[in-house]
Amino acid sequence: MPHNVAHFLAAQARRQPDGPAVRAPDGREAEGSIKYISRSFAELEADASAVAHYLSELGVCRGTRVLLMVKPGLDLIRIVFALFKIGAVPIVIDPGMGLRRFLKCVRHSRPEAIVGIPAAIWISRIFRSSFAGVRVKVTVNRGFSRKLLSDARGDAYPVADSASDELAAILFTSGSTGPAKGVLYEHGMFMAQVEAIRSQYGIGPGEVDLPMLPVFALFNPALGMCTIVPEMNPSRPATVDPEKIVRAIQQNQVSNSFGSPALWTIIARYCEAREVTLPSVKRILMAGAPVPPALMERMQAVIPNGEIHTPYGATEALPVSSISASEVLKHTAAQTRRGEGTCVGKPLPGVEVRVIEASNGPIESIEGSKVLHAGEVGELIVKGPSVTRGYDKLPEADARSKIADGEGHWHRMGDLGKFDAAGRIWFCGRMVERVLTQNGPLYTDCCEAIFNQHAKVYRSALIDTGGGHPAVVIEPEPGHYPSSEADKEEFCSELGQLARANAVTQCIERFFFEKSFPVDVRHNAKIHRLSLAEKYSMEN
Ligand SMILES: Nc1ncnc2c1ncn2[C@@H]1O[C@H](COP(=O)(O)OP(=O)(O)OP(=O)(O)O)[C@@H](O)[C@H]1O
Repeated sequence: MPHNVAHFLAAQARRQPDGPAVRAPDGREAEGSIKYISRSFAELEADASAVAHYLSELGVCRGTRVLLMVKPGLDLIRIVFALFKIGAVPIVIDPGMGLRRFLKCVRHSRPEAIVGIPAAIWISRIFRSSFAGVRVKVTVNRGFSRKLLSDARGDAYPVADSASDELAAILFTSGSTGPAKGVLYEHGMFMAQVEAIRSQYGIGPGEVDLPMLPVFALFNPALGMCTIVPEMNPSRPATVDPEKIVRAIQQNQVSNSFGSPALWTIIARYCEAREVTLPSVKRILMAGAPVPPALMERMQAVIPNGEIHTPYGATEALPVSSISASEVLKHTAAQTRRGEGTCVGKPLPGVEVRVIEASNGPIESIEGSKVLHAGEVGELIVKGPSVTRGYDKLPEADARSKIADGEGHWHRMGDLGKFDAAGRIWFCGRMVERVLTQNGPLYTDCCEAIFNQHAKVYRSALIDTGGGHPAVVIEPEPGHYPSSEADKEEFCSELGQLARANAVTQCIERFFFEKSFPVDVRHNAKIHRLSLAEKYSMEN
């Protein structure tokens, strides 16, 4: 099969033409259930062809850079597959990052076309200079699909015979530890990704997925899974209404769902309070930030017939490894609670992972790195068929994050971690967020796990308040923010006891409280520790 994931959709349309491919919410039925617009695989394939004909007539062709500013849903899926069929290059940027940062990404990636909702087209008119070079603008509104479907001539649009190393898409990172960067995806990398996900999780036709990270869902049609579009704001996932998600899961007999630990915490709280279980769910994927074992335990009780998995990876390399909740709770959770980091499982087949001595500067070739032994904490680097080769026009970032190895290359994850004797990877925190104290480095994920065990702590953040002096900021569970100085003192003294009782946190003596942490725009789960550090370094 040629290297283009659009072929998978065509194959599913032949295999299960009438099987449901997408269900997108469209208001409510009189009795309160969610009303859906549905498309079968054959219809979706026909839609993708119709969109491809339309876009190519407007001048979008193989290699055209197309900025996508469309909300998750039926239109987005149709358009993405149409672009893949053509061999055009979709550019995807998180909408939640704020206009200024968004426009910077647009200027840098120089799209030649925009396909967007009316507000997006409007932005492109007002901020014209950021969109210089755009020669095709397509407004995606209600009329878009109506027009398309009435004009559809019914002939299939042939899928481009893309080469494995041909540019397929530019996906921006969420920019948690610096400016967001456009990651160059080649067709062969997407093919490898789809195959890795299919074989790792045994995903097959007939499954029903509710994806709470839109980009993750784009390949569902390729996997033969039906996509239920969730009712949530993609630029602020953590504002999700759990009632709507639970209702969608129950109504559609959802079998698979992906979301960040922050989202699953909201859903776990809701289900526990109402004693709701979700028996249709076979598999939950949680990623984007470390998953605390306690959350796995809580969610396991909610899905009596399912298993939870934590894939580990990044925009630049996905998936790297994976572990199930059963394995975590049986074999690794106790060590996590002792401050040894979060286990993210063994590398997936075909993915190589090494732990090397951490260094801040570029590493030109693999011979210049020192491989560490099991148990030693260092930088995690990865190599494999879905590991991207570079960023879009950012040679310095390429030099900082890639290591040449003969014909191939390694990607530096920017994360610290170690291997255990069984060959499992342990995540210890992000490299730029570690705190270099007089007595050695402190790792965020290792230290925070100690404080997260306090019943009133939702999450915590290890920060450097200046000169390697550590402190921990606490986001209390809802309703437990200390309301008086006395409360604060008592809370601090309990935290101090926890710190002293554990070797890894003994030197931590200062604590601060925040009602809600600054977090990343994509998952609302990665804590922005550097901005917390900036805030509290003033108070030194
Ligand atoms: N299962 C997991 N457990 C722990 N951490 C995870 C897991 N999955 C992802 N992560 C974290 O998310 C990171 C990848 O995030 P992403 O690709 O969204 O880019 P980013 O880090 O937000 O962007 P930037 O590199 O600009 O800071 C990983 O390097 C890791 O730190």
